[in-house]
Amino acid sequence: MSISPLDRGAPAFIAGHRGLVGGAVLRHFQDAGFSQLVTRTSSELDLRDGAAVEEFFAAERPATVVMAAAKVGGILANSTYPADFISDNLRMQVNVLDAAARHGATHLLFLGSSCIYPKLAPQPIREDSLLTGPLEETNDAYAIAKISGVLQVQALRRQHGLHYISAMPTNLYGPGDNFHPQNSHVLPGLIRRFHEAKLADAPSVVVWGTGTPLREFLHVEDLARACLFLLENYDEPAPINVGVGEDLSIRELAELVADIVGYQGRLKFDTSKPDGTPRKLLDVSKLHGLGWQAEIGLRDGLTQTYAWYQEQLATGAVRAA
Ligand SMILES: NC(=O)C1=CN([C@@H]2O[C@H](COP(=O)(O)OP(=O)(O)OC[C@H]3O[C@@H](n4cnc5c(N)ncnc54)[C@H](OP(=O)(O)O)[C@@H]3O)[C@@H](O)[C@H]2O)C=CC1
Ligand SMILES: C[C@H]1O[C@H](OP(=O)(O)OP(=O)(O)OC[C@H]2O[C@@H](n3cnc4c(=O)[nH]c(N)nc43)[C@H](O)[C@@H]2O)[C@@H](O)[C@@H](O)C1=O
Repeated sequence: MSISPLDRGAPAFIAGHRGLVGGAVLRHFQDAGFSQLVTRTSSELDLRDGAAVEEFFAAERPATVVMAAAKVGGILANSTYPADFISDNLRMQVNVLDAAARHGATHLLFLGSSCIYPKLAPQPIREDSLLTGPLEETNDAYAIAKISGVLQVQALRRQHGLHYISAMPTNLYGPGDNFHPQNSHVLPGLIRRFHEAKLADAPSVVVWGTGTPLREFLHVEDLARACLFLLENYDEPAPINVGVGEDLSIRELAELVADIVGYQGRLKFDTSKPDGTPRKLLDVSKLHGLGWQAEIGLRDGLTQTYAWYQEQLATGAVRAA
């Protein structure tokens, strides 16, 4: 299926453009020739504020919207602040999706996450596993907000005939990530910890959990390509998975990061920290069937991300929120 190409001369709103995903989407849309990209930081426009969002959409009238603004964090942030994760995300989504529909946005991409699927979904996880079983407890509040977003997209399509779609990326990494020691996802967390251990000549590095959970990782530049590809080639109510189709254990991941960083000490597993879901490998056959594949391998992507992290350290610009 191929829907019409987006109008690259019309306004396109990239919500969350300073984040990992939004930043990569913004760069990719710029490279793809979009001439009216609209952005706002959260301090310029708090997307939880319905009246402000309404006013913004009435004035800017974006034709295309990429919803990459969200309250996001790793396993510990999700389990420590569930009230913020459900409330902030529900409010941002409802405001943006409703205003987009009211003010004539013809295309919208809502970004969810692989954590919307049941904790023990059959692997690799197909899109039709949604709502077939209980969620992983460490991120159930966030997942419920994201599931609501998927349902809102479907409802807007059904009621108003809009070309709005939802994509479910696997775990992401790359330039622009959040390197907070507690709140980040595993990859920025480990890059930072191994780098600091190398500098300090520390004998061991702590890795959370047992090291046995399996995770899949997609470079954010691949995701940004997929976002534009899907807006132009996918027009169905069901969410579509975006991943690479292979995973590795957290122990293997930690060994890979240690190798790339050049750290030679031992790994120590802190089993007081949660493992989270045992495995969440996405079934990407639907996406591959449309003709899209990831291009950046994990070792290459991590080597590039580590180089970027060191550049950020040198300029004092590391993001750690
Ligand atoms: N990172 C990952 O591994 C994965 C991410 N995703 C999804 O991708 C999307 C983007 O995630 P990611 O880029 O990692 O997240 P980031 O935390 O890197 O970026 C999120 C962005 O959202 C903006 N934002 C947060 N709160 C508000 C608010 N109240 N009003 C306006 N803007 C706000 C922030 O803007 P500002 O900087 O201006 O404050 C920030 O730039 C999310 O929907 C997430 O679920 C899906 C799977 C995995
Ligand atoms: C993208 C996704 O991200 C989250 O789910 P998650 O996949 O569990 O993500 P995570 O990256 O935080 O952890 C992956 C695994 O890695 C282990 N781990 C080891 N050492 C560190 C470490 O230093 N930091 C972190 N964060 N994890 C570590 C950790 O114990 C776990 O077993 C949800 O927020 C969810 O909502 C979501 O959408």
